[in-house]
Amino acid sequence: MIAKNISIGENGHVYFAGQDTIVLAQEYGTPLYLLDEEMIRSNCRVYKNAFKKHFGEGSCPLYASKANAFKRIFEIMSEEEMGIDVVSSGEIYTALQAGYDLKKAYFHSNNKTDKDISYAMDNNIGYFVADNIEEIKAIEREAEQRGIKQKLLLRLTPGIDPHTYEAVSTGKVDSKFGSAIETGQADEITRYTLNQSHIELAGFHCHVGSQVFAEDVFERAAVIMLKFSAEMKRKYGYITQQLDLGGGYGVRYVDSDPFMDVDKKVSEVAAAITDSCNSLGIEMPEIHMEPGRSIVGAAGMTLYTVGTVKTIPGYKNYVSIDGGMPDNPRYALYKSSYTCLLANKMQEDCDFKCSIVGRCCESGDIIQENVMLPQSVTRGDLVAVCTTGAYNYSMASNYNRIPRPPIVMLCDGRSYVAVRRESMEDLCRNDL
Ligand SMILES: Cc1ncc(COP(=O)(O)O)c(C=O)c1O
Ligand SMILES: N[C@@H](CCCC[NH3+])C(=O)O
Repeated sequence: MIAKNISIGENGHVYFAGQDTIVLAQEYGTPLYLLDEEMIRSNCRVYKNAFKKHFGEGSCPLYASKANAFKRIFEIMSEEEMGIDVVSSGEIYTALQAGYDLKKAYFHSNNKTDKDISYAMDNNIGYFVADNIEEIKAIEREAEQRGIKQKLLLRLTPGIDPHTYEAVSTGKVDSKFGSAIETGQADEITRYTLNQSHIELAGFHCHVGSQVFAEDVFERAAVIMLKFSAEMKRKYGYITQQLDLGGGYGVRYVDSDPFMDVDKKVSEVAAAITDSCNSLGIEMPEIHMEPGRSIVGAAGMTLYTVGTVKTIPGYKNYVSIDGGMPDNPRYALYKSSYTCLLANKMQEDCDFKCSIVGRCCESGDIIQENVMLPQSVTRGDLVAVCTTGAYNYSMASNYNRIPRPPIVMLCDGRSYVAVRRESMEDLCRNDL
């Protein structure tokens, strides 16, 4: 199976996190997001232990909330003592609702509004990650008014191609994110920041992309960032305290995707960092990374009920489900691959090639094409889409006025609702 928390029972049903998906679908209805809490916690621990072992005390992983943000997940991150990366006042608000202490929160975004900046400071955010000079000026202004010194990292683009899909490739010079080392703008904003009285420059950040498997991408990014740090030490006497290498490690959506060994990857990055610091003659800063997908991706599965099954002779077969692009827009946006299973008929051969499509008024409302399901697929069957823990719920919409599914957490053989299913009333709650 694609992930270790998926198995097939003797009854021919898909089991997720040890629980029968047919029973879960009956209990909670479909569409349904499932999240394996134990896997989320265990992924956090793998990162935490690897950071401690390879980077030393002080260095820590920050969960990239954008991958999946709701109250319960921030409680889990708090319990697991993870830092977090947030990108909006909404994510900050949700973290606060969960009682998350924002000291270990890093506030990203390439365009923080004055309101965002003030809201984050009202709530004592630990760090801003400033994208550009305008933002630094806005943060300085707000910090001066409050008479505080705000800790901040600068987001730089190291000019690296991470060999992933274009939409999530963010570390190149031509990017809406960050300030480029190559153009001299990174140097310029560092000098500028060091001259501000209400900002403490804590270090530098970069993020090269997402769903990254390519060898040595993080090592190359780290070396470029450390060379830049050494240059800033030489020019301005500035000693980098923190280096944040962003998120991006990939997960397995299909059998052809490789397995990731996080401990091994982190140890390789640590070795490159140690070598580079030694040859540059600088101290190793605290190292942070911001994993999102690799914490929650494989911990998720979405269940749907099959509706119409349509065969167009000489063309294609379509299997329509009761969800679609509103709960998972990733195929529509990026042509993302997924493993789809007919969860109640796993003992049957899969010889029916079809497209699994949603119920929106939109041809592009597709979950996956060229899927092989059993020939007997029919109304009422259950489709399980694997590896939906990241960038599904967090990217969901109400397109066509379709309510969002609930999130049900699976833990120790029991299940509980963490986010309830949206109701029809919810759909109109802001309508006057
Ligand atoms: C700045 C930043 N940090 C972290 C992440 C999380 O990335 P991933 O979910 O691929 O680990 C992203 C998204 O790509 C990002 O833009
Ligand atoms: N939304 C993207 C990932 C974005 C990463 C954030 N920079 C995806 O679903 O793959």
